[in-house]
Amino acid sequence: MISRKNILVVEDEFIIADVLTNIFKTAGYNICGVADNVTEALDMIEHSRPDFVLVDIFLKGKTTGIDLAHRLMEMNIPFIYISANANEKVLEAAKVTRPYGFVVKPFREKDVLIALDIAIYRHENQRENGARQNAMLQKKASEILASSKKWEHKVLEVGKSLQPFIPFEFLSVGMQQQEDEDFYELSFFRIAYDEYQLLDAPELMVVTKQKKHELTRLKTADKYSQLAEYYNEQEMSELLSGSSFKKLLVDTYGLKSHLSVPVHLPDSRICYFNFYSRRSTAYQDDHLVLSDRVQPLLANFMAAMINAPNSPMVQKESNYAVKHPVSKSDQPNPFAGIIGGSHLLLTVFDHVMQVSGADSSVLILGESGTGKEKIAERIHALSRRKEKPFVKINCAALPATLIDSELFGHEKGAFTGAYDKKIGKFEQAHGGTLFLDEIGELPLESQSKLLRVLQEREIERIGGRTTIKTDVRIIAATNRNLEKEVADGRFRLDLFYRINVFPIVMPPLRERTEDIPDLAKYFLNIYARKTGKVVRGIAPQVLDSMKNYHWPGNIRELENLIERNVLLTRDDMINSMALPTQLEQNVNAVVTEQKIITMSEGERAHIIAALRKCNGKIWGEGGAASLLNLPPTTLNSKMKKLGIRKDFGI
Ligand SMILES: Nc1ncnc2c1ncn2[C@@H]1O[C@H](COP(=O)(O)OP(=O)(O)OP(=O)(O)O)[C@@H](O)[C@H]1O
Repeated sequence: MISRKNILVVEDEFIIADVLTNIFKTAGYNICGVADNVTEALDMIEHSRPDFVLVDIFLKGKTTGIDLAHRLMEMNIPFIYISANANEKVLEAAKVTRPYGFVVKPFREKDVLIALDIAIYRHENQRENGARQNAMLQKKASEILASSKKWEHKVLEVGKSLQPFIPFEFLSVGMQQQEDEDFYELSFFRIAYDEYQLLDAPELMVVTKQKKHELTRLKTADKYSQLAEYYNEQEMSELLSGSSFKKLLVDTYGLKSHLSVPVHLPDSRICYFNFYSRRSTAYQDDHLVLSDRVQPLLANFMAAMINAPNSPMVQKESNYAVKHPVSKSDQPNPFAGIIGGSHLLLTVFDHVMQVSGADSSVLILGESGTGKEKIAERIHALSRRKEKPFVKINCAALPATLIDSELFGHEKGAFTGAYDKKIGKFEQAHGGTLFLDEIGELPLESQSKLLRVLQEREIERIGGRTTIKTDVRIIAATNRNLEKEVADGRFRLDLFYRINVFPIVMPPLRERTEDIPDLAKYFLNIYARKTGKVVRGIAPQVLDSMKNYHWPGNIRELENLIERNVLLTRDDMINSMALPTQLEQNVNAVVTEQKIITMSEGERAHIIAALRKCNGKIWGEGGAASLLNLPPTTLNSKMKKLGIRKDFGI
């Protein structure tokens, strides 16, 4: 039920504030105040705590709606921005405040009401998700306690159940160290999606080349807090300024951020779950909220574990000397066929696990060939929609005139050439997932239509008179910087907010070179099998040169290169590999697909690349015509001939 929610409107343009107030009142909401500046808004919030705030970005006075949003975040009051198109800097600042939506002025009554409706749904859903998450973790913890797993594996299992919500590559669990106590700490180092190396005291001594008394001394030097805390970048170097056990771990394992979660046991002792990541900004305020929420659950779990008869934690002299170097799950790997164990890829897997069960839209960002489509397919395969269709549309591959009919379908005779009725991708994907690849290339007119369909969950075929209900989950992907596209007016801000519910960033291959040997071997086996050749491997020096290469075409380029070299090699090993030179790299950057394309396709790709580089400018200095060494009129007529619109190409 959406009515009777208290709404605060923060808007300095009197007429707009008045229009908004009327829209909400008519729709059954209660307006608890209208403020035209931040101070007044904060005053109103204190007196009549609103359920929701609509906030304009530029307001009267020095402080902006974004400043107010930061306060609203602290108070956990949901809000949406209502503003004219903002520039990139403003947008970036607005994004940090994680709004529940963004309405662009000028707006229709329907736009505002739907945005508010979605925002309320998302907020409530988030709360419900929190409760569901807790119930699920509680159930998991009880199952782990009741299982026959070894003591330290149980601790790992509980840590792993937190992984989708608190990312980590290294977890260490222990009590606050007293000087007279024997050193005890149990750590887990993640080495693959579901594989962890277990490190007990003796193993830590080997890895860190420290004696036990030295580890004890270092651990006593650690800073302990009563509340959960996180340390990213700057705070991290402050935390690690002296010598300590944490510093030793961070240096040994190349860790860059840290979340410390104290678990207050019923007997008033404190045990610590210390999470570490190799990303420098892995932890945020959300993780503190989550840590608080799971703290009672972890406390009960650890109390039971510490009191278990085989617990190594209660004994003065650790008898925990059995080697359990690797704990590998016996569950089928949900990411089989997606090769790589770099922490950047494992983070992607965690995000996929987190979002696949929900029905929210996902935006996959990343350069061409990084595996965006593969990840989209996996999200679908792991979702409750897996038995229903996964339908893909590449928004860049179709001329603007055909996109709408491709997406929404058309009736017979709807336009010249519509000889038959056509069912669009939305209808085809009913009940399943629609993958909108290269969404950044969608023309503005189609963006408005798409937004409406996403909001209203119904489509109208071109030339049709009836609306058709659709139940489709959207996964979109792009290799463009959508925020820049928004700031430059090429992508609708409201559509950006609608699809950017859960972004997943695919790392480029050059940032995860440790995955190259596994990927190379994987493709080598595939193509050796396909061609019937015996090729056993790739020489180490070739792998080294591959690690130093820039990979503009990412995994697709690597796959193509291995395929070619399997065909070319006369030995049973690949002993040399010609990697593209810088010049060839530039060409590959334009045409990343290594298939042979026609001359006009090549010309088209080249012109689009030039337009992108020049931000759509054709004439004059810094324009695409001068870059291509063509008279602007010639470029213009070529663009017309090849059907390239100025805004399509950039
Ligand atoms: N981790 C991986 N393991 C194995 N194969 C992979 C992996 N990632 C990508 N690939 C393969 O690389 C190729 C490119 O992947 P994909 O098409 O998913 O990339 P993309 O980012 O969607 O590219 P584009 O933006 O050009 O559409 C595909 O053949 C895919 O199967």
